[in-house]
Amino acid sequence: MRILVSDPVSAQGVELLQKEYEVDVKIKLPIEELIKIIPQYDALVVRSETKVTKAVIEAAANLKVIGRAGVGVDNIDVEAATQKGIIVLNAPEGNTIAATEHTMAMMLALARNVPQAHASLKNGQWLRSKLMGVEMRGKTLGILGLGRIGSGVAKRALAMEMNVVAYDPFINAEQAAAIGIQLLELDEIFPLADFITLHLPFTSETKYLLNKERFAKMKPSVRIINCARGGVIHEGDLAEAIEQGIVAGAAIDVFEKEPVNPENPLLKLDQVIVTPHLGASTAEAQVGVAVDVAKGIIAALKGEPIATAVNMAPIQSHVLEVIRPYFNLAEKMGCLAINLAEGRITAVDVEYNGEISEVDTKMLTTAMIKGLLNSILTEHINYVNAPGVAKSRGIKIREVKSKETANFANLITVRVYTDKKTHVVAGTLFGHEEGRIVMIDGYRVDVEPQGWLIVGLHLDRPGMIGYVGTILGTDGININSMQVGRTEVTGTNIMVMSVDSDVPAATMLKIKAVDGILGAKMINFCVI
Ligand SMILES: NC(=O)C1=CN([C@@H]2O[C@H](COP(=O)(O)OP(=O)(O)OC[C@H]3O[C@@H](n4cnc5c(N)ncnc54)[C@H](O)[C@@H]3O)[C@@H](O)[C@H]2O)C=CC1
Ligand SMILES: O=C(O)CCC(=O)C(=O)O
Repeated sequence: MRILVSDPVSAQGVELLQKEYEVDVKIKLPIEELIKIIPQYDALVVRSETKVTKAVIEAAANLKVIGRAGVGVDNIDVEAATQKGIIVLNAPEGNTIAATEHTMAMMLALARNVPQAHASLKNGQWLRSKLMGVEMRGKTLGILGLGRIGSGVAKRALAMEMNVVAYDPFINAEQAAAIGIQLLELDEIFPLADFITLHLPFTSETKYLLNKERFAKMKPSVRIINCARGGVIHEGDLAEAIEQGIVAGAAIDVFEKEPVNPENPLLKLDQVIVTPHLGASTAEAQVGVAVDVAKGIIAALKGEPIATAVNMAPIQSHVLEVIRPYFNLAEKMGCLAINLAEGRITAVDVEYNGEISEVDTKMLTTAMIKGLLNSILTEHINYVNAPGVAKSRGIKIREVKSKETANFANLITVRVYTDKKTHVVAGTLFGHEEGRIVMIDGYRVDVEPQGWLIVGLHLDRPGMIGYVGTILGTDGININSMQVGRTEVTGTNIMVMSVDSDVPAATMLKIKAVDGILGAKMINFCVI
């Protein structure tokens, strides 16, 4: 597999990727060049400079995952990626402290005119009275967006004895109270705040959230800090509000167009201090996001679950800890169940019994669907597109949960309903990691879901196992485990054999032709 890194990311992340895959680092690629070479790659790693547009995604014939070394994914067409089944993941935590501290640095620098003082003194001017500042203590800070960075800023502002209020429609009052601040409506913040800092994503909802109309509602002494995304503030309206004395000053790290146009009106105002999108630019943050994104890319390419995918249901870390050991098992159970099934599949039930039923198991169900569909479709099915593909094929997926369990601490049971029959496969973990299939169509087995498996139904009479064993032996296929038992149909037995290699179709035909064999299936667990 090949990975393209198209923005500067820390060497530690690149080295992690190089241990597993071939990696090309190509920075500042013109978009036409990116479109030309992207079909060669399975994964793409970016920061904010590379614009992963629809055209790039359409050209990306082999791309499976796009990793953003940072938080904001507004430079990636996530919708186009999702439609193509490409996982988009980010590294949301590695730069939180860096962006939080940069916000504090910008707020203090703005309050005390640090950049203006620095520049004038270096220019030979000693401007003490002109550069009078304001204190933070006792002032009201309005935080728009109380996520990772917003809440970090809140804690630091409280330590500086500021009054802190916040607007975030997706956070509840208890979460805000836990930090020690009050949630208000947006319009309630404007007349109160001496400082307003933005920490929300750029979306169609937040575009130009601060504009002419909103500046007019603010205290005339208000100072604004933006270390989130440029387009959240209307830059022209802000410049005008500052010129008119409606806003006292602003500290801006991010711009609607980056690199910023030197003609941007904000650059012409003394009351505006600026940095070139440096929020995440600390040595620690760059290592953090590069390592996190590399781990995410490796997991995605190996088909493992990813906690930081933005176009899949998010998994909380405590949930991931519980369900992680079951992913491989669930996927293999999907593969086995679909291979047993005959007829048109109408629905699939996944039942969780035991303690596992108490956590969110949606991603495990998705893993099962992924295993099921990858066994029958030529298109690549992953965690992003599996639920959509199942839906588009009219397969109804249902989760059933019960804390009750009979023989195992935790049990997953997959039922595949077809227009002919229902097939049931159950699995559990032995120890903490070892996935086992423990039931196939009502028959108790103990099968490691790996390699190749033959499942056959036969009449309950002497010699059947011998015939099959002889055919396999003659064709050079080694049996490494075998179980035989009665099914619920009187006179009918089931045999389950693990074999060391793929079984050619010709060998399977010979087995099926044996008098007394009622049916046989070969399951290749290696294909998923
Ligand atoms: N300047 C820089 O270098 C950096 C910038 N960022 C940017 O900072 C911003 C915040 O990042 P995090 O705190 O990590 O994200 P986060 O996802 O933890 O927090 C965002 C918060 O915004 C809230 N939100 C979403 N839509 C909203 C709306 N319409 N109105 C009000 N609140 C809304 C969410 O509920 C969430 O609590 C992002 O835009 C990110 O891209 C992040 C890191 C570095
Ligand atoms: O990659 C960077 O330097 C920018 C970080 C950023 O803006 C983000 O993580 O959202």
